[in-house]
Amino acid sequence: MAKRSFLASFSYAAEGIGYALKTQRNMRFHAVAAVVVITAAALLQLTWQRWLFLLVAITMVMAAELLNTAVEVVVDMVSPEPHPMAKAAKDTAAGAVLLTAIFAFVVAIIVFYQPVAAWLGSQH
Ligand SMILES: Nc1ncnc2c1ncn2[C@@H]1O[C@H](COP(=O)(O)OP(=O)(O)OP(=O)(O)O)[C@@H](O)[C@H]1O
Repeated sequence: MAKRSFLASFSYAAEGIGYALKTQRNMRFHAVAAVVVITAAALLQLTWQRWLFLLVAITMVMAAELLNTAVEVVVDMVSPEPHPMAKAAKDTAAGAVLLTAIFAFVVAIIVFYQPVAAWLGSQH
């Protein structure tokens, strides 16, 4: 019984991720960016410490994007008409995504700078 409910929760969570991917262009953009970054990290054979920073950054962006989607859905449900509080809720949630995206961008520069420079150096 407990096992089934755990599996049910897991499948609902997967449905939520699927919903965000289907309906949110930003979520799709971040997912594609994550695949590109992970592929580059694998090709450059990054150290586990660099992998760790990348995975933390990717997870933060995706989680923020999912929570932003949840806020948008709830706001649209309870306040389909324009309202200053609906605006504040959506803008704040979008701000969380923006912060994590900036963090991820900075992490990507720090993590990739030296390995990419070394790889470019080895090509000459
Ligand atoms: N009910 C509302 N009342 C007041 N302002 C709103 C309301 N709905 C949206 N807005 C404003 O419009 C902006 C864009 O809202 P929208 O729902 O289109 O979200 P979005 O960030 O464009 O997400 P997406 O296009 O991915 O669904 C919000 O950030 C907010 O400033």
